[in-house]
Amino acid sequence: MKVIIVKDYEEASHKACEIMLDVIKNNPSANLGLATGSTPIRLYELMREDHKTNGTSYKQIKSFNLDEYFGLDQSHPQSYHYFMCQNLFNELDIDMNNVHVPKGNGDIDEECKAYNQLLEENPIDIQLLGIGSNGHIGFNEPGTAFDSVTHKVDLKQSTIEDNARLFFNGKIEDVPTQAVSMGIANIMNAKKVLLIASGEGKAKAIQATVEGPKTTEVPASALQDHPDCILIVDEAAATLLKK
Ligand SMILES: N[C@@H]1[C@@H](O)[C@H](O)[C@@H](COP(=O)(O)O)O[C@@H]1O
Repeated sequence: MKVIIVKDYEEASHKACEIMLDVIKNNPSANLGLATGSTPIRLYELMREDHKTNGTSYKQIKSFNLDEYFGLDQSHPQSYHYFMCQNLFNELDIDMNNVHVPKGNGDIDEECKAYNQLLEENPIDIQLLGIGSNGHIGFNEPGTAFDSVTHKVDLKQSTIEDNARLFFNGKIEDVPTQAVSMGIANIMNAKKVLLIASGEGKAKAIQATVEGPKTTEVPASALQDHPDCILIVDEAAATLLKK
C-alpha cells in the first residue's frame, strides 16, 4: 500500500483527480470503477471541470459503480445511480450505455450474477474507493469474506447513521437497511485501487486499514495484499497513523 498524506480534502481531491486523469489519458477506453458517498464529490467536480476546460473525453470509457441501495429505483434522488448522473455523468461525454451501476431492485440474485459476469468481462483499470467509518469499502461491512463477489448486504446501524447524516435529509428512517455491493474479491481484481479518506471520522478506520492486522473485521485491510493500491489520506484522517 502506498499512503500519500495531504493537507486537506481539497488537496486529496486534486491528487486523486491527477491519478484518475492519468489513467484515462493513458487509456482512453479504460474501465473505471467508481464510488459514491460524500468523499468523491469534489473529485467528480474536478473531473467535470477538466472535461469542460481540457476536453478529456469519456466517449470510449466504461464505468462500473461499486454499489446501490436495495429497494431504490434508479430514478430515486437518493439512489447511487441518480447521484452519479448528478455529480459526474450528466456533464461528461460518456455514453450512458457504457455506464453500469448495480440495480437495487428486481431479481437481485440474477442482478448480482450478471454484475459479476460483467466485471469478469471488463477488468477494472482503476477502482476508486471511499471508506466507511467502520472500515467498509463499497458496502462490504465488517465480517464480509475477502473472497466475496457482488452480493446483497445488510447494512450496519453505524453505516445507516453515517449515511443519514450526509444524505436522506438526515432522516434515518428513510435510509434503506440493505444494499447490493461488489464484493471484496471484485475490488481486489482491479488493476489499480485508489482510496480517498478525509476527516477525523476516518482516522480509526485508516489506522486499522494500514497498520492493523488483515482481518475481515476491517474490510479495507484486504487492500494490504493489493499490488497497486494508493491511499490518499488527509491530515485529519491520518492522525492515528503511527509511522
Ligand atoms: N457505500 C458508500 C461507500 O462507498 C462510501 O465509501 C462510504 C463513505 O462515505 P463518505 O464518503 O460519505 O464518508 O459511504 C457509503 O457507505
